[in-house]
Amino acid sequence: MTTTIPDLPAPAPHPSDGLAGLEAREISAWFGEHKVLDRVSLNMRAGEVTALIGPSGCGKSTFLRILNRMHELVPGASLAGEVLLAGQDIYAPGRRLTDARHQIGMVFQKPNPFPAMSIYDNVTSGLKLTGTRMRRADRDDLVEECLTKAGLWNEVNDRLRQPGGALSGGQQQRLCIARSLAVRPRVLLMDEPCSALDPTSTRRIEETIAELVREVTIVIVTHNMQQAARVSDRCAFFLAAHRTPGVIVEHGPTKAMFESPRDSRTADYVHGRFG
Ligand SMILES: Nc1ncnc2c1ncn2[C@@H]1O[C@H](COP(=O)(O)OP(=O)(O)OP(=O)(O)O)[C@@H](O)[C@H]1O
Repeated sequence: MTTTIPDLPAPAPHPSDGLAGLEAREISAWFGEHKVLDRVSLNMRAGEVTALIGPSGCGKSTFLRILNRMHELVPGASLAGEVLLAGQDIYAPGRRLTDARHQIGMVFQKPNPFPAMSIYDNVTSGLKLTGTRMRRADRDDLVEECLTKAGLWNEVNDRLRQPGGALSGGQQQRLCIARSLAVRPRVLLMDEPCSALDPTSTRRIEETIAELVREVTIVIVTHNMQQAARVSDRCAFFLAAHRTPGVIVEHGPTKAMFESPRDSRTADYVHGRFG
């Protein structure tokens, strides 16, 4: 018997087709002889916000920098383990550091736009580094798209030629987000992106994160537990006991981490009893 299969229309592209998750496997890290992370594994799911929380010095920023190969630039620093982006190890032999950087962007604690460069040129500055050539009209579209996604377009569209350094701190941070987005990363790492900002600017960044995560996987380090609760889908709680390297004590859905943590140290930390 023959079965006739009707011609079906091609499936519409799924909005999350471009999303990629990050998986850290058994990451250990050292600064010289000083071991600061011990076999840390964490799955940061595609299309979610993962928050890294924990007291100062437990290795959150080091872990974040390992996720886009910034740690290896520190003299004397070393690491072991794997970081898989969409299943491919960014540290595999032959993988270029610049590939990881293009696909995994970073926003830092202190907004760091090029202060004398125009808002427009700040956004497109990453394109030169990636060797991307674009027609003027396409570049204009990209600038508008990235500033819109970063929640800044309405505030700056009449002054794109003014210097990035003339913006407020919160606007500068959103400009940095727009600059990261211009090279179309699949993951955006954020290292305490709001710690230098006032509450209103912080809210704007949090709204931006909620919008962006539909198309970019986000990993954020934050000391602000309310912020972790507001913005993240999942949390990982890092801890370094006295003179020992940092480990992940517990990770899971944010709601569970805050409302019913399994480990008493997580409960104490998220409820502000230490750290
Ligand atoms: N460049 C460096 N050289 C030497 N040691 C470093 C360096 N950067 C960090 N460390 C050490 O590594 C450990 C982890 O630091 P890291 O900044 O990753 O922690 P953290 O959890 O992000 O802290 P914080 O919340 O204060 O930013 C600390 O003991 C720190 O002193």
